[in-house]
Amino acid sequence: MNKTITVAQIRQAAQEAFDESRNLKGGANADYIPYLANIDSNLFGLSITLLDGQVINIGDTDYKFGIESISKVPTAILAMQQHGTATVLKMIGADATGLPFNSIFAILLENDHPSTPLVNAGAITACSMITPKGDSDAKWKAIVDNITKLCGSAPQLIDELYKSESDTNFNNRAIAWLLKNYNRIYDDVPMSLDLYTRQCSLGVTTSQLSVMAATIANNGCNPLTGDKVFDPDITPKVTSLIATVGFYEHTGDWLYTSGLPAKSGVGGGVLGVLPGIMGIAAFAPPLDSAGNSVKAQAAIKSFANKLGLGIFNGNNITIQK
Ligand SMILES: NC(=O)CC[C@H](N)C(=O)O
Repeated sequence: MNKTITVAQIRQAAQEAFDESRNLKGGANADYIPYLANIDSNLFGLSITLLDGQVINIGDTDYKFGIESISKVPTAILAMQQHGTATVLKMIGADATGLPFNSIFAILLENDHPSTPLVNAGAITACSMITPKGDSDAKWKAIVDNITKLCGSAPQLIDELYKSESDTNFNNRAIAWLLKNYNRIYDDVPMSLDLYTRQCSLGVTTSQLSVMAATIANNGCNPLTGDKVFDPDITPKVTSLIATVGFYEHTGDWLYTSGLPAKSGVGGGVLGVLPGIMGIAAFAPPLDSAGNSVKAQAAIKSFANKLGLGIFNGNNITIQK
């Protein structure tokens, strides 16, 4: 069905979705990373970036929070850009695990396979694949430059978060060495894990993440800067990864109710992609049992449902200025 929506309708739906969700109770800040436990639980922001470069910001959209697992998306894109989408499928995989993001069991069940770049195991492998191999500083620069180009502005390392995660990431150390045992880490193990931990500790705003999402929705061309950040064939691949496993063991429920491919992080962020239409991001620290922000999910879902957005309904959306 052809459907035309106006920018005014988008603004109104976003404001209503934000207002409906702001007083939701439930969930709790992540506390297995001490820094995250102390973030103000009431922070809440919602941002939408349209493919003509318009950004709609509501609430705490300038607050820099830990990107956490949402960083898995840009680094998967970088690995695909550097090595090609077929190589990433071969060297990491694209399967949903149906298990928590940090599951060791998932690695064993997949029979030595890290499954997908969007769970911890696959993301550590993706960091190991980034070139130039063996050069931690140059790899880090490639990771940050890529995020900067996707967002149109730079993320900022939160030193305290990086230290907090590095001091407590025992489970991820086990994952990294288990993968090494299966020949699935393609560079130095502690270096690959450190790059993963550091990228999770980057601070970003919802406004920046919505631009990143819009760049993905726009086949790799940043709608704000006009920069061609990655090749167009990567958009359907990375969006399929996001749709398959973006909310871990709650991904099916999420996709069924929202219709929108989205990726969460335990910092409280969610990034959603509607290919050809828009990027969306929300942030609120309290998480559900799978580590997904309660309010960010509610706001994005409500926004999408109000406007009939979603990748499964057959709607052909045109946005009118
Ligand atoms: N789901 C997440 O956001 C997890 C990221 C976190 N850095 C971890 O490795 O546990």
